[in-house]
Amino acid sequence: MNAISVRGLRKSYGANTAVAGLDLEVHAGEIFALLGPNGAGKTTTVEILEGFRGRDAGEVEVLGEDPAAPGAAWRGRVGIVLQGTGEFDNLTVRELVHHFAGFYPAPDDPDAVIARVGLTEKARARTHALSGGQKRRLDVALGIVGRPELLFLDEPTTGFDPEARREFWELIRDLNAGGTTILLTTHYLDEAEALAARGSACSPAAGWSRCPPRPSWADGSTRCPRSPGGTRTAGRAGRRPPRRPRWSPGSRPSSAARCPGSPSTARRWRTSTSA
Ligand SMILES: Nc1ncnc2c1ncn2[C@@H]1O[C@H](COP(=O)(O)OP(=O)(O)OP(=O)(O)O)[C@@H](O)[C@H]1O
Repeated sequence: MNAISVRGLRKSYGANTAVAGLDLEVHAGEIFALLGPNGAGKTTTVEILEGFRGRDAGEVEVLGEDPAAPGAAWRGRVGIVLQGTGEFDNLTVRELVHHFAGFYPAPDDPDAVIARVGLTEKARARTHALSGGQKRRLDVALGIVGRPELLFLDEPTTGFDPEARREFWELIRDLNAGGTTILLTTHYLDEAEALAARGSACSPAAGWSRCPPRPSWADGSTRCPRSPGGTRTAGRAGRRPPRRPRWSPGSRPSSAARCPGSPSTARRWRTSTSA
């Protein structure tokens, strides 16, 4: 059974094609990685799947519904890990997680969630006083407190030191072992390999489409020969887009913003092994 099915997804910002005909299937219960350099179209794709961004063409199903027009219960089944808690900075970790739990019909125990992400010792700390890695853990706590079936993680470990990354990976594996389907985007090939059984790579600049297909992340041959360094292959093609709006269950997708950009993206590099 698929948690996500995408056929022929296309999205442009003016003359800039950000996603050009992406096909994607994410099986229920797996961790799936969308890998690509800056500007490859990962965030655009994820925001379309989350229902935050409109699409130009293509068929998209997330948990059996079109995220552009989901039913009332759909948002409570999807977890989204945002970057930062904005105006909630003066609340404590515990207050904030309890507050978010109130958005959902059947939330997890907020204190158990705080423990799960390793923030029990910081439960009474104001969120502005957390370190970068602790803030990211809090972001995850807010994303999972509603007990989502499907969790989106957009570049979850960017800026982490190596130890924080490994700890974060453990958290993701633990969530997945508990039954949560996870789609993550990343710049890092090692992160995709460490976490995901399957994935797709997108790159407008490195010519991923010319890379030979790979049977799995784990076969030791996943590096694109045309991609120096394997992971960071291109600079961002345009300006950093504005941060997406804060989400809460029941909120509506934002309209698409403008962008400069990259040519065709989201070349599919499907691996076949399944967890
Ligand atoms: N809101 C926006 N307004 C204008 N251009 C945008 C917007 N969002 C994305 N773009 C452009 O679309 C292309 C794909 O961007 P996107 O953010 O989806 O890529 P990405 O793979 O997530 O990149 P990164 O790894 O840097 O986050 C880029 O050329 C970018 O400049």
